[in-house]
Amino acid sequence: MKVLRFDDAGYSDFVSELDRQAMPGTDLYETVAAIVNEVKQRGNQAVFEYTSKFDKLDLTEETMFVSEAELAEAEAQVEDSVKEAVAASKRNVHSFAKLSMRQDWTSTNAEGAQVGERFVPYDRVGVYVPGGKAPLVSTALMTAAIGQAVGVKDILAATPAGPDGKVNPSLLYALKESGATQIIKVGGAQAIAAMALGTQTVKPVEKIFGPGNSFVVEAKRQLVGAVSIDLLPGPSEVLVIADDSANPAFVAADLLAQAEHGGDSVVGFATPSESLLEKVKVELEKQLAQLSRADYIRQVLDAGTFVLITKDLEEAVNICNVFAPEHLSLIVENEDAWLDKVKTAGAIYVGNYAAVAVGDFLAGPSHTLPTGGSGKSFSGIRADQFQRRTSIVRMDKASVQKSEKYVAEFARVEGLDAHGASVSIRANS
Ligand SMILES: NC(=O)c1ccc[n+]([C@@H]2O[C@H](COP(=O)([O-])OP(=O)(O)OC[C@H]3O[C@@H](n4cnc5c(N)ncnc54)[C@H](O)[C@@H]3O)[C@@H](O)[C@H]2O)c1
Ligand SMILES: [Zn+2]
Repeated sequence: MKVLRFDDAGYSDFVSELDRQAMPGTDLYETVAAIVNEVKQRGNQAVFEYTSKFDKLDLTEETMFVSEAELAEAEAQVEDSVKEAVAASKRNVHSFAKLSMRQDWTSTNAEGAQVGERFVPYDRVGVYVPGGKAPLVSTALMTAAIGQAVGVKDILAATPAGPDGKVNPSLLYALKESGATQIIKVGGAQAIAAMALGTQTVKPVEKIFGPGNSFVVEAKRQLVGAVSIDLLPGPSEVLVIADDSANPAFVAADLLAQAEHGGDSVVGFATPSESLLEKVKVELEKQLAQLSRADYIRQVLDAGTFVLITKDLEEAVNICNVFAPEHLSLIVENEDAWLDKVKTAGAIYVGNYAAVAVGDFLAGPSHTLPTGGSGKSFSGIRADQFQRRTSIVRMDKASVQKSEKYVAEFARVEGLDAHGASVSIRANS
């Protein structure tokens, strides 16, 4: 664990490097561009070759789709307790999504024209559910179920299968419950390209949602234009900001939970309290000894974890605003005042009892959140991203007459006579 105090040499350099930009390195860019291009040129053939190379699975035009029989088998296998957990999560995700959907509105502008916005669900979207390291059952809910709540009819899900051609049954069950209408056993950049561009058997989608590893995220970035995307949700991150009001055992538990996401995830802890840090360290060792993936977690704690002893809380919050962590856990006295100062974090968990893991699985907001610094310009998945938006203008003769003189000015300075004429012909009719 890298620990730096505000007056250490190297502290300010380290802090300035936390100001990240979510842009790919050249190698990643080129690897993904080649995959996208191959899928564009050769469709399924390329998809199958990459699946064979990266996932050690040979697919055909038939077996690339999860069949009804496989879905039924999954449903039979999944324990009732898992089904109850999926239902509980779906209930919260749906009610959060309904509250956050955009509503149609109309108003009148200064010249008396009726103006408004209209929102309708997309017809066909794609969701990516990562499957490389862990079967992210909850990610089905945190992507597809939001589209389902909004009323998207066609939801194509992509997730990599194992070399035996099987997808985790709980994940299949959750995808079906979350409104997925078709599931392909394809992962990585090739899955994103297939959904965006279409293949001989995959009908293209209008928009792509969901997290993934660096190949998946970069493919989404490159395919903007063919489709729109939700955001750039890559390897998971947490920043904990805490003072002496924090329970050290809870802080340690959240740091360990985050480290469990694996080698590419980021774990950060910023506190002005050295005594809290000492207590958290003791707790980390104590709790780590109890965990099944202790070796794996220790690697992340050693290599991917940083601790900053800041001058004060103000500085910790400023660091958060520059770093834009995917998750912020804010455990401080006077929490509302500090909360007001946080501008950039994908999701904020306030207080000792707000465990990040409840947000991962159950709370209601999507756990699909911006990472790698992209939180400075993107938000997490929201219901309104599943809504296509358009504007409406309706006018009568009186409003066109009132608009005419201003339109004439714009038409004159832009040199667009026909524009001016199309309004005056109506105003003077
Ligand atoms: N930000 C969020 O909201 C959020 C939510 C859930 C998960 N995640 C992140 O998603 C990620 C999931 O990653 P994962 O790897 O487990 O699963 P994944 O499904 O994203 O990636 C697996 C795929 O990557 C491709 N791949 C593997 N090696 C490759 C290579 N060398 N070249 C090209 N393609 C290759 C393979 O086709 C494979 O199917 C994790 O980093 C996790 O933290 C983020
Ligand atoms: Zn997590």
